[in-house]
Amino acid sequence: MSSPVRHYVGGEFDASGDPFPLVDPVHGRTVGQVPSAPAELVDRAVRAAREALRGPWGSWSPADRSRALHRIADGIERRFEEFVAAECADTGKPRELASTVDIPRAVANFRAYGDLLAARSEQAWHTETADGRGALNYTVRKPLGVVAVISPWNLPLLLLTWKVAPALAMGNTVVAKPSELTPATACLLAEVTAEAGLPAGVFNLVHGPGANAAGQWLTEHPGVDAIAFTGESGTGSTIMRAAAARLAPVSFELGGKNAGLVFADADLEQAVAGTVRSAFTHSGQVCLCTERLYVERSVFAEFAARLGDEARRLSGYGPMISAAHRDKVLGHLSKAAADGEVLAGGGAPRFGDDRDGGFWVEPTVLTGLAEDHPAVREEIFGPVVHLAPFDTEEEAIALANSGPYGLAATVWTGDVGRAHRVAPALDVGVAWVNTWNLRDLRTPFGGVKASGIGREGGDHSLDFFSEPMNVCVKL
Ligand SMILES: NC(=O)c1ccc[n+]([C@@H]2O[C@H](COP(=O)([O-])OP(=O)(O)OC[C@H]3O[C@@H](n4cnc5c(N)ncnc54)[C@H](O)[C@@H]3O)[C@@H](O)[C@H]2O)c1
Ligand SMILES: O=C/C=C/C=C(\O)C(=O)O
Repeated sequence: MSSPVRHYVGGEFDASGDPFPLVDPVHGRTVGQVPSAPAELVDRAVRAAREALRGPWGSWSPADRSRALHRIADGIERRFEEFVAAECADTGKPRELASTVDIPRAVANFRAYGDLLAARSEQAWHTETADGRGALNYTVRKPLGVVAVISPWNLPLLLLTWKVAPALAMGNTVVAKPSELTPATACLLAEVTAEAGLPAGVFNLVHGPGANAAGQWLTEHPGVDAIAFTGESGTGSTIMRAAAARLAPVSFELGGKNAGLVFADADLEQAVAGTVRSAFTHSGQVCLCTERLYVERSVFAEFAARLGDEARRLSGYGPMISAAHRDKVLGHLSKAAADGEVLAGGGAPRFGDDRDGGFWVEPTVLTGLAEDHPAVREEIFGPVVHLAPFDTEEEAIALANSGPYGLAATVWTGDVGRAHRVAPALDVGVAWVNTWNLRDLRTPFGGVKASGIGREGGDHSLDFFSEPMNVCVKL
């Protein structure tokens, strides 16, 4: 990466802590070192955040904060190419993806919450009283305080800013810990928050792994008032135990095993193209990706053949984030190949160049596995989708709703009545009909079952990151 990875605590950059290697997923080479924040630095970050609440930041108006969020958005836009290069270097994702999704969405996250905050109103009621003079009840919203934000490696800046923006909007201070695998854009964000004039200690950044390191020490810190986390469901359980000790509120965006339904009345060309996006975007390393697709039997063979052709033709995709993740995905594929049928892909591509040292997996289409097979039940988080047929609408819904997760789903149908019957019947947080990952940032976003706790997006985030208080004045 271009500039060195540093923590940002109390307005100062700091590189203290034992270094660990930063690896380029495209070629599998160590390209830098990342300092792992010692417990003392995590403690210092939480204290700086607490101190900042008592400083000038604590008296900034919502309009002040709204303007600050827009200045941060301006700063990311000014350094757009730097952010794109850093995100691509850390994740290996194609530039086309980082420059049209990741970085623009980070800008949009700050602008959306800056605008929502400026337009937000609170509730008030005129209450009748026996003496006829009445009372006025109104809501006052206060920040939660010091918020820990812990984010994953797949959409590093998008998912970090999706929490930081609303947390700052509501007047909190933040200690952020990005994934140890993708620290670069978080460092640039720290620089931009300073350039935007955020007082020291309002935004703090510590690097390092999770367990027995910065992540764990942050979530267990008694000075942290709330935790916003995106990552694996198992990690969520661990963090929830830490929060339970303090009854700290949590907002969790967790794992998924997203289903798609293709009905015979769908526009098959649209459904195939849509599934190529929903299964293979960022090589399946997006929590919303489709990993299991159920296709009405009468069009199953045609759909499977066409999707397999598209998967074989795919190029310009990126690698898995790490050797360990690549091995996990390939492990699933080899077991699936032994137990079912591989229609496309199934292994690691050979490029015959220096990418062969990287962590690549072919876009893969599977079929023929039982519903309780690990490849159909467990989150793989790679470029893999399993196809199975169904006969009735009821069966399709039951198949989609099976399993421990409930994050997202896609429904491909040309029947408007079916669209409005089936989508709401799916036990997920978001269902897309004849599209995928079309996002309106005001809508509720999150998962049910093992896919999350709470919702992000629009007022859902602003409500999570604030405490409502009722004031009643006798007139
Ligand atoms: N629901 C969503 O919106 C969403 C979005 C993106 C990714 N995800 C999920 O995230 C996972 C992939 O990301 P990942 O591999 O980075 O997840 P992960 O849970 O391994 O790590 C996520 C973050 O948590 C930290 N962490 C790990 N153990 C911790 C602990 N014990 N205490 C505190 N922090 C800890 C990590 O350092 C990292 O910053 C997938 O399961 C994917 O589905 C969900
Ligand atoms: O990898 C998961 C993607 C999550 C996306 C969002 O949180 C979003 O689009 O707001």
